[in-house]
Amino acid sequence: VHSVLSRRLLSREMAAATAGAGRCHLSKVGTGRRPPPARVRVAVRLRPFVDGAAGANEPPCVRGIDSCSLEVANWRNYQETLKYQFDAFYGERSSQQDIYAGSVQPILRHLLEGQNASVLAYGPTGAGKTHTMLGSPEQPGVIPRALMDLLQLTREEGAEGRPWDLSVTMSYLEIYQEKVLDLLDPASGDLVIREDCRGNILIPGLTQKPITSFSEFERHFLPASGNRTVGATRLNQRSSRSHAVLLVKVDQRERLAPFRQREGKLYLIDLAGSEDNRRTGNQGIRLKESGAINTSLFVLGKVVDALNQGLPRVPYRDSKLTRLLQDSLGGSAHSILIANIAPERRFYLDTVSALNFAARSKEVINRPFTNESLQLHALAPVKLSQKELLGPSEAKRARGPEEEEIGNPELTASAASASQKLSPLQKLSNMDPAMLERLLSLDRLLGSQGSQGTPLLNTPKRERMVLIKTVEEKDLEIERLKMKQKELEAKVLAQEALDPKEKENSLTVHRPLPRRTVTGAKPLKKAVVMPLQLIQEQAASPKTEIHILKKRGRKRKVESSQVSEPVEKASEDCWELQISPELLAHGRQKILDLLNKGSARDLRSLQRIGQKKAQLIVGWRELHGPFSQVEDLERVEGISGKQMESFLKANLLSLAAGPRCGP
Ligand SMILES: Nc1ncnc2c1ncn2[C@@H]1O[C@H](COP(=O)(O)OP(=O)(O)OP(=O)(O)O)[C@@H](O)[C@H]1O
Repeated sequence: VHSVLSRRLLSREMAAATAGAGRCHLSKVGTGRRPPPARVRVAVRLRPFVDGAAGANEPPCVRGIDSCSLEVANWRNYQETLKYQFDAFYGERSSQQDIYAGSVQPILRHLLEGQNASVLAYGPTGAGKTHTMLGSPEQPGVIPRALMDLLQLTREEGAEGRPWDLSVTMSYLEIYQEKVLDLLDPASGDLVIREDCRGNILIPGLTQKPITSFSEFERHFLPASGNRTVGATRLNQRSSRSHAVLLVKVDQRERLAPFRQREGKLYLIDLAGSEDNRRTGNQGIRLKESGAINTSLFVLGKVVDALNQGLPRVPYRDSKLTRLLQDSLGGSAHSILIANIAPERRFYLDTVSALNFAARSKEVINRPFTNESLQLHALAPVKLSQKELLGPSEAKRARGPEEEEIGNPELTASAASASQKLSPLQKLSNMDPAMLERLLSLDRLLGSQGSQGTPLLNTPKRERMVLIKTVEEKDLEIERLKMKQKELEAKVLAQEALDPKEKENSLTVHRPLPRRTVTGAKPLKKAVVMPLQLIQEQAASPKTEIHILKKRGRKRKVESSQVSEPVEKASEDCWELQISPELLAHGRQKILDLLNKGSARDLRSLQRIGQKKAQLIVGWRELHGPFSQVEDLERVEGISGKQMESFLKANLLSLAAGPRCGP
């Protein structure tokens, strides 16, 4: 890992390059149009002979023909050569800037159109993948160059007065021995890869750091690169033992109506090299690593073949690497594969195999689309458009001077027409906040799936009708839930009527709890959960207070600030606890806060939540938005109603007793 990426050199080179034809232009494509399919582009880079390495005095086994083709000696017949043609060929004299400007820089603009892009460095071990992607302080590679350019572009595009507000985040992970590890949070363990119903690949729980400048990027990236697994083999002193994936997300929010938002993802991937263990001399752990590397690269080859042959099943799930690349190969990204090869004869077979893989990859077709959605926070402006519903003149009066000053006829017209089209949606502003939250989640879900957005504004009637129907269905669902709650409350009350003693216990706060006799040595903990109505009544009552039952030897005392004499009763080796409704509600709120705001690691601090469940929860939250109540947990795929209940029981006590948040 290089300690410092030479920023000055980079800026100078890039300034020179952007002055030329390689400049990244931000051409906006119509988001409604279905973009044309894009073939995976393939470039081959031949590294020079490395000083002092074996075979440095031999003639090279690869020769460039022109900027797109090369030839390799045919070992079966030395009179012949094998010829290959690619989108670009970079010979041993090519610079880092040549590769970046020629093959990588042109795809960056797609990120600002809300589309995905990926760059993969592929090739045998020691052929120069890490050099191409990361480089050295003197020769910075694709990653620092792309980041510097991208941050510059987002600054320009997101400048004040421009229509979009832009933000950039980064995540960095490695796939090591089929485990997905967060390099920005190495303690987080193996992460799961998920796919939403539109085929977008997500890694719930993966750290995302916002970055606004190159130095901020370096601050996260350099130490994280130090966490990457490298080791010495006979062919490379610093061989990457894992596939490293840098994910950069560009989020865009439109500043004016219709407040669209877009997300573009850039994957920069330094694959581990394919290895022939007879030559690497790998043993022990290196051999095991090599097995995992070769298997995932083999599956990558199978995926490419299946895509080329149009097979119905593409084996993406056969390895973590291909699962992660699912939306980059045969998926939604503009992809470029840089196949790195070495000139030495001892690499001959690896070189031919890498070139064959590269040749197959260039047949793969992707279908990039724009990830655009409508920001439902824009409901505030929707309310504003209600003002406009008062009539054009009142609306004009209601609008602030700034809005009048906008002066963009297109935008003004679209906002006005949007407000007219919105009339069936007036009830959105009167909507129950919980339901609004669900709609927001729905919008986020559609947004994350790359849909053209929830059609609230500027959209055809049919789509608006679909949305209204969804709203009505949600209304019905809420009604159903309310009925169910009433039924449950009635049931509980009826039960208590049958057992007046029980009722007394839950309503009278000054009496000790009825004790249960337990013969075992294990202490019994009991939380009395009351129906909602009772909780509300008690919460409203000034007499409400907390009961604490202390275990004192074989005697038990019940203390209460309003009980003049403590009540003593003979006790077994057990204790019971009744929590006041206020505390229960407090505990619930704390659980809910954790569920909505906690990281996967925070969630693991809860009882009955392990690594897998924590990731499931974070994943659900990313797809559906925040949980509105703790019971929503059972809606998470993989968590049953029973598990939710036992989770609640296990956590309510400890969290209710914890320090209070809020007033
Ligand atoms: N274009 C190049 N110019 C100069 N040196 C290079 C070039 N490409 C690679 N090298 C050097 O070759 C050696 C191996 O390169 P690198 O570590 O990038 O290979 P790799 O393909 O990433 O290997 P592995 O898969 O084992 O990690 C390094 O010392 C690197 O500096």
